[in-house]
Amino acid sequence: MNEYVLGVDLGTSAVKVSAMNRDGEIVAQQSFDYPLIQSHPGYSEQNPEDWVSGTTVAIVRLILDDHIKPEEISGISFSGQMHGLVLLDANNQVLRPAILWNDTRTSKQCREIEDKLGSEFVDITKNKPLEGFTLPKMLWVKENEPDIWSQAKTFLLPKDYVRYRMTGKLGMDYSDATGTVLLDVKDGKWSQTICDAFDIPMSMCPPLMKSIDSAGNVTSSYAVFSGLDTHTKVFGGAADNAAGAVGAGILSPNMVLSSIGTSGVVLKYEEDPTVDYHGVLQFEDHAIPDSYYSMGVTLAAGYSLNWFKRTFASDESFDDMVASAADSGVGANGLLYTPYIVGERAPHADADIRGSFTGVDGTHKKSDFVRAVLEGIIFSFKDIMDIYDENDKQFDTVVAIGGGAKSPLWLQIQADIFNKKVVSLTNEQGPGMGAAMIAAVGLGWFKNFQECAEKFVHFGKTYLPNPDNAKKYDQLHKIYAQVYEQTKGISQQLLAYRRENN
Ligand SMILES: Nc1ncnc2c1ncn2[C@@H]1O[C@H](COP(=O)(O)OP(=O)(O)O)[C@@H](O)[C@H]1O
Ligand SMILES: O=C(CO)[C@@H](O)[C@H](O)COP(=O)(O)O
Repeated sequence: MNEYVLGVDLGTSAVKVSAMNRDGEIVAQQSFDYPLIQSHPGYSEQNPEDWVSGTTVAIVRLILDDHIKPEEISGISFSGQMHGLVLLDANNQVLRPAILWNDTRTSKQCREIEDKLGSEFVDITKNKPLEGFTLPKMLWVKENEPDIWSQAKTFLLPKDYVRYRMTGKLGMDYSDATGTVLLDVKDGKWSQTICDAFDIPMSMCPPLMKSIDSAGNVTSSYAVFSGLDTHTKVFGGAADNAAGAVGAGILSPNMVLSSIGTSGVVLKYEEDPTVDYHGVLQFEDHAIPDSYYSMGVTLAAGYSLNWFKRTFASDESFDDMVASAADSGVGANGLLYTPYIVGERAPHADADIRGSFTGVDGTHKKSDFVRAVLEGIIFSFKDIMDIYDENDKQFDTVVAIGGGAKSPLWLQIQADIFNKKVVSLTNEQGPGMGAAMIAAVGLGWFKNFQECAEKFVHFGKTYLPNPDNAKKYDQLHKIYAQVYEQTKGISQQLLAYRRENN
């Protein structure tokens, strides 16, 4: 009999479910898209029911179209978009749409957190209060939707809600719990100090578990809904970036992850839990027990490209549009793009900054704009790499994952801008692979993630930097790095105008 694990990657643009066998081969994959709800500038929400139905449709298709037998699915685990607030009432019914990681409405609440707890907050959570995190979202609901808040009995993160619907059990794993900024990272417990300071009942915080812990089996009602069997074990899972790091084989400090999903992430495995990036980078519990990682997040990486395609190239395929950047050249003929189109998180934590094209010339073609978008996103990753350099963190390999890693041209641009070796995976779905690996380790197929990675993680092509291009990009990055400060004031004035006139 075959035996499979399912890795559910609950992304922002879609859910992707991969079925893997014990040899680490992807035997089938299905995905299902869902929309973002952006009703005001800075707002970003999704309907949790869309996650559940999308995941279920993908599983049904694996069973019906790909002929994966339910009795052969031994385990399921998750990689989830981080930080999104799902509020449940006393009957575990969803109270309002989930407020997502890229929603920046909570600047006021972030200042309140800073004013009240100051550096104690960073000491406890290892992070600064930023708009994307879960606690500021809870405070926003408390202040702006008191009727909803008064009914709220539990909060969850996106993948935890899907897991709850599969198993009937509430819970959250440590890697995602760090991103709520309600966790005392050193003690591995929900922080009484933070809950007390903001009058959040500790009872709202779900039970904590490790990524590889079993959360229970598929319930009989979810088995009827999805076609799964009730013998299938469901494991905690991890934050998408923790799962992506596992799926990309980032299990030691000499490798760095570069992920282009809707967001963009540069991530480093951290051996030392006392490392301090002063909150400029995020610091999180890993999916690997008793391990940590740091990361810097570009809010609109793949989202920038999606926006450009939707707005200016809706009749082209992603592949064709991205490939057209080859008709331009290094530096897009002097056109620069900054990807701050929904605000930014790292290295500039600024919800009000907005994106720009600088240097637009009458001779520029669409291909120059596409190239500028691709390069601008990677320049923002380079800003984060530079923080690692400044902190004397050595690494020699960058592993690229996410939808953006489908493009060989973009992978080469990464190698040239980072001036480092960039390695792709044979399948760009690092987070889904990581989710499947969590289930495989949870089931005891492997002793640990290292052993599992030897079977599951397969590196694809290597992209080496071209020295001439790297030199030009170094020069261009220095120009790019000035745009933030020089457009900050203008962005604030324009945002004020939009808020007054919307
Ligand atoms: N052919 C392609 N070449 C380069 N980038 C692509 C391609 N197709 C999609 N993308 C980018 O990949 C992103 C989606 O990546 P994915 O990892 O699936 O995101 P998420 O996990 O946030 O749902 C899109 O936002 C898009 O910009
Ligand atoms: O906010 C963060 C990390 O802190 C994002 O990385 C989200 O976790 C969403 O990821 P994608 O949908 O882009 O994979």
